[in-house]
Amino acid sequence: MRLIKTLLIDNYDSYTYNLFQQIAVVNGVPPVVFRNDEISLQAIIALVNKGEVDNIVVSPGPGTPRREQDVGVSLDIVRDGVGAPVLGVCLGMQALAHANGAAIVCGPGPVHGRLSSVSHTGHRLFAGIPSGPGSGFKVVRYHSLVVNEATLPSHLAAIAWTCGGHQAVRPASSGKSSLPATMPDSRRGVVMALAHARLPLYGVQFHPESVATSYGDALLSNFRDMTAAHHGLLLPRELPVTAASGHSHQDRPQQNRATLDVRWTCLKGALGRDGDDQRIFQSLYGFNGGSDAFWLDSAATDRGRFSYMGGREGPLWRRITYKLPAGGAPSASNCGTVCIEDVSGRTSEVATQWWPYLEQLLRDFTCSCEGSDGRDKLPFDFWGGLVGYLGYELKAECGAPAPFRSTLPDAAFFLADRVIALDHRSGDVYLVVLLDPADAVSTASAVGWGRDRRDQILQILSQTKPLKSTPDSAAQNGSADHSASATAGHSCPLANGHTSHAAVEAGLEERRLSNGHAEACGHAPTPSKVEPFHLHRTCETYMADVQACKDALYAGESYELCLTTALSRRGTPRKALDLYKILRRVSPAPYAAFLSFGKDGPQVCCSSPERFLRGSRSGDLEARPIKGTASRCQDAAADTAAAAALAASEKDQAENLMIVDLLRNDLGRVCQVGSVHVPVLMEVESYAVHSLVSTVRGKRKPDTSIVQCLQATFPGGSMTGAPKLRSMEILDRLEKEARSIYSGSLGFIGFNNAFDLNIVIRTAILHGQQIRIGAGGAVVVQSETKAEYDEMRLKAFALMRAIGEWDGSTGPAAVDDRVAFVSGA
Ligand SMILES: C=C(O[C@@H]1C=C(C(=O)O)C=C[C@H]1O)C(=O)O
Ligand SMILES: NC(=O)CC[C@H](N)C(=O)O
Repeated sequence: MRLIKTLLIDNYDSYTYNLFQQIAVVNGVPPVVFRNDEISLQAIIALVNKGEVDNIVVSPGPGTPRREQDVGVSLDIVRDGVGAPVLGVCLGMQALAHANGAAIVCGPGPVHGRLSSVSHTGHRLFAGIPSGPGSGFKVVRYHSLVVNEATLPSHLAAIAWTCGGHQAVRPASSGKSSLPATMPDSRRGVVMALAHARLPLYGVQFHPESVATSYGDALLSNFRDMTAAHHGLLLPRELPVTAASGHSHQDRPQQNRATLDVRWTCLKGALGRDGDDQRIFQSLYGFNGGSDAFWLDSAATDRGRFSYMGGREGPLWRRITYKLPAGGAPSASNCGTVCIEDVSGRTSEVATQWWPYLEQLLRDFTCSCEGSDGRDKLPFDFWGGLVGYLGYELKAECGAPAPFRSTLPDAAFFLADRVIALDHRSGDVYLVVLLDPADAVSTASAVGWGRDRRDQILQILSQTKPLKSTPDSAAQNGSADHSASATAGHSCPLANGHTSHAAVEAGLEERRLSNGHAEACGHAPTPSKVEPFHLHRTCETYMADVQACKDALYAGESYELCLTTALSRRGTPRKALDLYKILRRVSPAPYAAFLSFGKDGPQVCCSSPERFLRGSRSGDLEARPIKGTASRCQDAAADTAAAAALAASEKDQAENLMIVDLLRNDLGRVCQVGSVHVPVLMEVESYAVHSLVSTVRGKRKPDTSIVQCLQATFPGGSMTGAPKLRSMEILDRLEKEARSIYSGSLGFIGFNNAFDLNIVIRTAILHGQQIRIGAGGAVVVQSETKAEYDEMRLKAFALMRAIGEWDGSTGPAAVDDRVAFVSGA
């Protein structure tokens, strides 16, 4: 008795690792994966003959089986068989048909991320699976091409077909759908499965591995049992649980690491008034407009409980920036450059690639706050470590081509050994330091920092009146006096002693200066001095690009494409931090942030609603992809109706489902078998716009590092489309420039194994005299070109409004007319 072992051929798809996970669960042992150009037919036959592989699954993928490079060895496998059962999925089934002489043609229309009912002949592949409309057998499809049934050779039989029309993934519970829930299918039915008459070769056109397909596990179990019967094998009655169990990440032995101590003090209930967080940041880190400072700001605090801020302080502090090599694919012989500046201003450079550098850094530093009385767990995840961004072009080091280069660093992080964490629920303020316990100087400096910061914060918060001159003073209402008391962290009291007023004074000085500025030159430069934004691709070009995306979808090259463009102009009349303060007021978002890197920048004002990936200390991963966007309405009833319409829209559901399956795939590459799940599918969240949000979770494999997780999942699939690789290539051809920080991720990567990174959207990047924002949206076959252009504008709008207020344009209408979308191609 033994388990069935599967060879999984990957046709460069973004759903292959969903099949991987499903097969691993069904077989009780994970499959072996090779890409279609990584293994020869001879090698596969040898594996089968040696009994190392019992069956083969050929994955879906972009393109067509008519093009050799799209399918590689897949076509050889299904031509005459390899002595083992083969199941082709989607492109895999099309390859089976094509290799046997059938015609692969364009279907009645692409069907991406949509549900169909299926009727089947009762073939063994469908044993125990009901058939026909209303039977409960519903499958997700991602394809444009179909097998022409009339051209099937006599030895290849169709054994399943679609029946009825497409259905919404989540039927509408209320509100009006923008599309009918069922679209009539004019055809008799598209071939959904094939079986060879003599050889054990099968194919399914739908995706058994999608989160919304029913009976997918049953189908793969049938394939497993048919394989056992083919080889005359007996399967054990109970399958082992494949999910790796045992030790968690924290328990892993850490070798050759400097373990830093985490120490903190807590100012209980210190936050009382709206705007206290901003007062603290402004006063402590806002001088020079916040140079070398970070603020991971849960500006929409209903979603994020904790915010983190810090500046250039602490003996371990450093600023780390990375530039990809100027041209060509990065490799060991074509390295990029890491530049490091330490707290005293000393700089150094290392020729390296990014991920190995980051891996080493995270190996060199680790931190712990254990060893005390057990009550010492901090309630939040970031205890110090790296804060910064990963730019989109780092995809060059994630196995994707990256033909364009950003003028900005491709990654930039602070090593932060001093962090102020704010708990918006309790009002507690934590002052956290990382220190080397063996180093007395480091301990003394930590104690001094904690003492000073505590005194400064207490003083900042005791100011009863908000200062009028701050640009956002309108937002700072309430002047109730309140007091806060400092309680020492359980691990180690950081401070007690006298007050240093330096930073408080610096903060006041800043306000005096901006006051003077306001008096001397008015609130901001006059609108006439502000250059209009230049839309990098005109409205016409953008709409043509949407059409080009749709053409690619019709051709079977992609299932969904997230097309974007940029707006930029010269002219940054005021400090970036002032813009950020307006942005967090007009467009508060749960993954908002302000980052400012040195005197040369860049400065990042971010109001992102989207989490890319979070990892807990114990290795739980969570992605929260957004797909589906609708504008807010002034009128409450209309706003609720707009949200309900979004939730019921079949187009938006299809967009969202495709990305959910993509994220499941990406997590499936680094997560324990059976652990990837979708606790929330398509819920509306409403910030500057209404968004359809899903949650995908999984448990990181114990032998997989944070860096390996990021390399497997970056850039976030919601900014690329699916399948990721082919989609990014198509987008590069249309967009013709680097996306830079936009479309990347920012957040923290802690030395305690926890990390949390957003998707950089709804973000203004300031650099030199330049200000730039990116915007875009997912294109699917149902997309209308003008509607996509409008969606892109909608996403840029909240930012434009903030920029208008910042640089002196007045109301939103004025911003829209005069500043935004003046294309100057
Ligand atoms: C491309 C953007 O947003 C992305 C596209 C979305 C969509 O198509 O609905 C939603 C969120 C993001 O993943 C953007 O904001 O610029
Ligand atoms: N998901 C797939 O395998 C798609 C196959 C093919 N590219 C099509 O669109 O029809």
